[in-house]
Amino acid sequence: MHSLDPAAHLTRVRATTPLVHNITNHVAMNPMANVLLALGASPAMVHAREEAAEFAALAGALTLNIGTLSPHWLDAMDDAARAATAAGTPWVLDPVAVGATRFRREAGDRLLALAPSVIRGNASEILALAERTGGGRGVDSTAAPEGAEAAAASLARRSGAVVAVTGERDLVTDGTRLARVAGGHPLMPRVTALGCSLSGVVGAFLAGAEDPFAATVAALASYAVAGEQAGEAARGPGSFAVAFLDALHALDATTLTEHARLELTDAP
Ligand SMILES: Nc1ncnc2c1ncn2[C@@H]1O[C@H](COP(=O)(O)OP(=O)(O)O)[C@@H](O)[C@H]1O
Ligand SMILES: Cc1ncsc1CCOP(=O)(O)O
Ligand SMILES: [Mg+2]
Repeated sequence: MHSLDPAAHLTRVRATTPLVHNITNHVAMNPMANVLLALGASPAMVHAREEAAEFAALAGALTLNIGTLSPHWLDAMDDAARAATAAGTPWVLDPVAVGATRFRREAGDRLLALAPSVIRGNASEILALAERTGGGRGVDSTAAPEGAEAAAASLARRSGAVVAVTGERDLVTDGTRLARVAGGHPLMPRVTALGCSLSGVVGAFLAGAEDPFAATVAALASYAVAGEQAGEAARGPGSFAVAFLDALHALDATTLTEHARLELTDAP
């Protein structure tokens, strides 16, 4: 068993079926809900400002995603984040394409100031949020997680959040510890919203977790193992998307322990 024990986190998710409240983008709405259901969580996509705060306080975790943002949604996200924090509900920020436009940069800064528990993005997004470099190509990354280690660690220290940077090999840091998570499959960035869906999965693992760093590593490790297994069955992005849901659904604690490829070290 690994010292981070991702299997214990997966077992908790399965035993508790956490309610995950998501204010996500139009593209991710359906795939993200299906990924959360396949995992064994209970997703709810609730956006209206009139109810976002009330709902966030009921949920086991909240996730905020700026992929297809509008001013009204941003206000709802602000309300939801404040309500989550007040209720002790952990929340995840997914800063989709945060470097692309001024609206996204300002939204990223505004949500960052509300103290997310975890920030999960690709390397270009984390570089843009942390230090205004690495604009990416729209929602896609043009950088690798290896090049964002120092930026992620300093963002984690500055914000108090756990920062997860995904790509071919993911990294997770709380500013003190740094974990690398290998696995996944090259078809994953060829299926839209799999990163957004992963942010939802991080939310599911945060619900009821004592250590958000270990919970985030467990979420990414579960995704990596399911991705690897789906890749063995897939013939291209279409069959991968289906195989991935099946693999996540079938993933059990023993398989996760056997196949998770994790490294734990000190943050830079
Ligand atoms: N080349 C790759 N090989 C294996 N896994 C990958 C690769 N690129 C991305 N992934 C995986 O895809 C998932 C989504 O990550 P990513 O593509 O970085 O997010 P986003 O869609 O937000 O840009 C993560 O689990 C990540 O590990
Ligand atoms: C294509 C697209 N456009 C705006 S949001 C979005 C989905 C991005 O999903 P992911 O970050 O998981 O690739
Ligand atoms: Mg993304």
